[in-house]
Amino acid sequence: MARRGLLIILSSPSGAGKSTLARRLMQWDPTIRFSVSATTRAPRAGEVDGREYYFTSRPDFEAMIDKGEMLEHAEVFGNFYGSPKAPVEAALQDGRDMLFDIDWQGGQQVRNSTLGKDVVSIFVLPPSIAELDSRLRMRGQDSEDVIAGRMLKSRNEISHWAEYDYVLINDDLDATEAALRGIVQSERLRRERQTGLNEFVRGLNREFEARNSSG
Ligand SMILES: Nc1nc2c(ncn2[C@@H]2O[C@H](COP(=O)(O)OP(=O)(O)O)[C@@H](O)[C@H]2O)c(=O)[nH]1
Ligand SMILES: Nc1ncnc2c1ncn2[C@@H]1O[C@H](COP(=O)(O)OP(=O)(O)O)[C@@H](O)[C@H]1O
Repeated sequence: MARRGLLIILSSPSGAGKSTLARRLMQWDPTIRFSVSATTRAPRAGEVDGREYYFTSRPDFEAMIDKGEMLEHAEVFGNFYGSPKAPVEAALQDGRDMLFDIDWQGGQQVRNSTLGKDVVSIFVLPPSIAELDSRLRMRGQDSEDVIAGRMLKSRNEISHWAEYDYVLINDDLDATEAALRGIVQSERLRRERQTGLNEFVRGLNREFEARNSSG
């Protein structure tokens, strides 16, 4: 049924589990496209250019901003991150949903953009700060310095939770994933209700008329 695509924004302090949830959501529904951000940070082991991120130099990143190619961008942990605009516009036109793993600054910019009415935003909280710390360590991808920096920033990120449509406490991963799917399903139905049902109900009315004229 025809409907506009949704922009699904996931934010959380680093380590709360949003990349894991994003991956699971796209396994559940592979039609959801991931908004691959550009970043000036270095790739982690296992990250592939064009899959997790477009790894970009600072001058190239700045050139993209100057050309108006970014839907939003922000500096996080001393690096630039931004969401390229063109894939988002293409997805919306095709009626496809797009998933963003971006911070609160990006969330605010997308919500305040002309695409704001297409946004559903979800904030993921850790069950405790001790657990957040232990997940960052378990991931085993970052140095002690980087982990300490992320823990320091997490309080500020968390302070933006109330700006989001939904807030999930990611304690049990399966339960959080199920809640996330529920949000996406409900928001899709709401979208259909707004834009996709006129033609369907016209079809029902044509059926009524055909029955009346034959009866
Ligand atoms: N505003 C904005 N934030 C982004 C973008 N891409 C990633 N981020 C955020 O940048 C932060 C750091 O991401 P990353 O370096 O992958 O570390 P991780 O969150 O610990 O996996 C996270 O809060 C991401 O959500 C983007 O395109 N725009
Ligand atoms: N509900 C959960 N319970 C236990 N571990 C989790 C849970 N969610 C995520 N993790 C683990 O925590 C670490 C950080 O998760 P990740 O998705 O990389 O976080 P983020 O993208 O928010 O920085 C990963 O090792 C991941 O497997």
